[in-house]
Amino acid sequence: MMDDERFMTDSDGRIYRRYDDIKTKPIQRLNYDSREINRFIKKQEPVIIENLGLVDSATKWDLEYLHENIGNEEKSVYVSKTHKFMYYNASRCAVYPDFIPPNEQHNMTMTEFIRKYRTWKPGEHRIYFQQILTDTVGSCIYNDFRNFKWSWLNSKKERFNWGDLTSNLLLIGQPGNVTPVHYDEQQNFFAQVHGYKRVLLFDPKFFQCLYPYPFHHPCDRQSQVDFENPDYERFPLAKHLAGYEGVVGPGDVLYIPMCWWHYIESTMDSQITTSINFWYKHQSMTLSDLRFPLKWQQKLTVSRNIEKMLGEALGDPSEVGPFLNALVNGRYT
Ligand SMILES: CC1(C)c2ccccc2-c2ccc(C[C@@H](CC(=O)O)C(=O)C(=O)O)cc21
Ligand SMILES: [Zn+2]
Repeated sequence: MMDDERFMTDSDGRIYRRYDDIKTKPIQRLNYDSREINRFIKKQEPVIIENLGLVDSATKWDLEYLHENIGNEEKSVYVSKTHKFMYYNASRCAVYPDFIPPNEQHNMTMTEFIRKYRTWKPGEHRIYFQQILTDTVGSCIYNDFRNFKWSWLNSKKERFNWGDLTSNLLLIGQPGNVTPVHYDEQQNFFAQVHGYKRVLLFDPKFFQCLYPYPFHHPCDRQSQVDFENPDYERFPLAKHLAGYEGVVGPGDVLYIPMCWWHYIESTMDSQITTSINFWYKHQSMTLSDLRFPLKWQQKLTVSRNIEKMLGEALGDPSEVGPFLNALVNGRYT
């Protein structure tokens, strides 16, 4: 690993992929009792909250405990031929017939996942367990879930007028797994339980530098820019990317503001990585709340509504691109 120049080792011994041409500043780290935390959440800026103990009751969720208690219904595990696990919406493949799914979703029992995890050899398909926690988990797990610090979460939801908690994902990954840069339209408290994850975050204003796939593409909300091999011919503005970076470890909670781009990698020095996220709908925005100029999160929502509406108005999503080009080329460019 050390002599492989694609990777770097930081001062804490964490090993992750090196992206020299992406300028980053450290994500602010604050102790859970700092009054500054609310300022970051109010401004919708990322912050790593330390020693909060949000999901301490999940510290015992090692593979043995989960095997005993999570129930042997089939769980969803993503399988990838590479180290990248890119979300894609399979129902949109019809619009892009030559789209090749970057990974597959398999259903397997915890027993099967653990066997695959334990017998995995480099070069084999990688696996990433992803299970919505509100599903039918065993009673011990549900009890641990109830012992999360819901009072802290609810106080933030109320204070910042967020919508409902939509879901918690339990994520169990292998060292080296990468979730390429994408955005979600929800507020996210991302709790790290076991192992370390390197995170890169970018403000929504970098929309033009990250070239998201079209709205109707299966990889909607994902960037087309491959950080490991950026194609500056196709994506010249990617050179101007500037963001935040950090490593989250056991007990850390990262606040990923709604619509912020994020790249998440399980460090190579980790054993297994376990994370639990808390996705909240954003606050209901009434017209009277609107302030101009719009924030980039709002412009993003406008852009998505335009692409969606055009797909419907033109009756065929594949006409959206040509139509927009006709509208803009030579007139706004
Ligand atoms: C990559 C994977 C397993 C996946 C495959 C197919 C569909 C959805 C997803 C999905 C959704 C969320 C995460 C957690 C996290 C990234 C990370 O921790 O790796 C993240 O992005 C967030 O919390 O917002 C990970 C995944
Ligand atoms: Zn995400």
